[in-house]
Amino acid sequence: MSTPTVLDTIIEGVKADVAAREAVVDFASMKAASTAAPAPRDAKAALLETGIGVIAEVKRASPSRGDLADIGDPADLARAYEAGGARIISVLTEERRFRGSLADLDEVRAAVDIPVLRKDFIVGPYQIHEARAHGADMILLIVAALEQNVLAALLDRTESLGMTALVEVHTEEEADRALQAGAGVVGVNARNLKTLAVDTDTFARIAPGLPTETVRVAESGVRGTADLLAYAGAGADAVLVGEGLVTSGDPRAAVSELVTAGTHPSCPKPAR
Ligand SMILES: O=P(O)(O)OC[C@@H](O)[C@@H](O)c1c[nH]c2ccccc12
Repeated sequence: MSTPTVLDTIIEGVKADVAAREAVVDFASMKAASTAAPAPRDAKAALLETGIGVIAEVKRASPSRGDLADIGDPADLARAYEAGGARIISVLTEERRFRGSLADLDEVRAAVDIPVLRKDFIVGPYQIHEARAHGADMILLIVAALEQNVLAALLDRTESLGMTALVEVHTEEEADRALQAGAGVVGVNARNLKTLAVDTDTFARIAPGLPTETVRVAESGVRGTADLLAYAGAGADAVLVGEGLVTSGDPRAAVSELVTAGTHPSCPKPAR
């Protein structure tokens, strides 16, 4: 067998963690909790509002960078992001490598009015019900981590619960798979999850091949307005930013600076 990639290792841990949680709250109970939760917000519509949307991420650590920020109060950070003009808040819930948790998701959900994205390595339906039960409006589905039939089934389940899936791709081939599965919102990650290498040209390579109606999110590598404008010029509807915000010292101002650039009349925006 070939050496496991970073993605393989993360997924192995996630599967063990999901099994442990499911032993406490079984599938049927989690499903019931997901349908009883307050109605989801429309994350896709939020991304299509004026200008380039900023998805601001609550991110403590990552496999590539280790510890990034001591986020004592995720609710405070989320409120700062919202006040700065973020369109959506992304909350990492993976525990082993990103030091996130479902408790972070709960705190953020309670603190803001805008849509919330549960950012994790989703491997099966349990986590989708769990995301909804914890108030998520959007979830991440990583094409590289899922067989095609599983991807399509998870996307359907997400939408049947009224949530939006951000379907993450890293290559043209994965983008085709995302579209085939029915993705309406595609995220192009500049970071390859198998090698952790960042290549910010990835978005410009893949985005032009997506249908006009597909909402395009550029993920990773945004450190300032120049990066946002470059992604906007390549056709992004929104950018997803983690490290650049959590390490900024003033997250509200950092988001606000990006939002100001992304909503300026001179900023390119896909026509549709
Ligand atoms: O911190 P950055 O470079 O701004 O990147 C944010 C986001 O794109 C990144 O956290 C991310 C994108 N896709 C993921 C999948 C899993 C975990 C994390 C991610």
